[in-house]
Amino acid sequence: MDEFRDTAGEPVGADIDTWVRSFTRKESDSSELPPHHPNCLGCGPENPNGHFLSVRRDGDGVIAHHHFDQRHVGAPGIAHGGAVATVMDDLFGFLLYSVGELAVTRRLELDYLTPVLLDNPYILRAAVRSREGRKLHLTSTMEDAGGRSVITATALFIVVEVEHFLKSQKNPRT
Ligand SMILES: CCCCCCCCCCCCCCCC(=O)SCCNC(=O)CCNC(=O)[C@H](O)C(C)(C)COP(=O)(O)OP(=O)(O)OC[C@H]1O[C@@H](n2cnc3c(N)ncnc32)[C@H](O)[C@@H]1OP(=O)(O)O
Repeated sequence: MDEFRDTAGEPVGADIDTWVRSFTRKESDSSELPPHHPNCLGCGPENPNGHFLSVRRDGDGVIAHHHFDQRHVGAPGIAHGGAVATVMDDLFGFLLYSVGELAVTRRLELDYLTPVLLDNPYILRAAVRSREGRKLHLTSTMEDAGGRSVITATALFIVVEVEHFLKSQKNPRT
């Protein structure tokens, strides 16, 4: 079995099959959902450059409490828009535990309603709006502690087979 490799071609400790199987673990409704990968930029606990996003189920959707720090600065005191997009994209990825299928981002759209401040607590929520075949239409919000909406986002995720990830390896198994 091929090992899952990062973009530098280095093995990251698990093969694709093991990685995919890890998603089938049943989690209780209130439990924290597992990261997509130990080194995931959004939620991986072993990525020192990542966001360490921690996400739970919330009804049919997901919820996260999050803050950005100095590693994510754009303008002074304000989170970089790309860092915010990373987190929203990753949040959407947690909906897949409920969908129960693998999928990847095809389109991601954000409205930056007000600046996202560093070291400020935010509440992020995401849900599946609708599904048409392989197309998952997803929606999310980020609110500040006062309940003011600072970000709204939508995404189109496309359901894929495990082969999508195998083909993307440096040394694909075909
Ligand atoms: C088991 C439980 C798992 C749980 C947990 C799993 C975790 C699993 C990893 C998660 C990780 C998360 C982390 C964050 C999420 C990333 O970061 S994902 C990484 C970033 N995304 C990518 O790398 C994707 C790159 N893109 C691709 O590989 C390919 O474009 C795709 C997305 C696979 C789609 O390719 P394709 O299969 O050839 O699809 P295509 O026929 O072009 O389009 C499909 C449909 O969408 C439509 N469409 C395409 N673009 C658009 C558009 N912009 N607007 C409207 N419709 C569109 C097409 O018209 C078509 O419609 P139908 O004809 O089916 O009606």
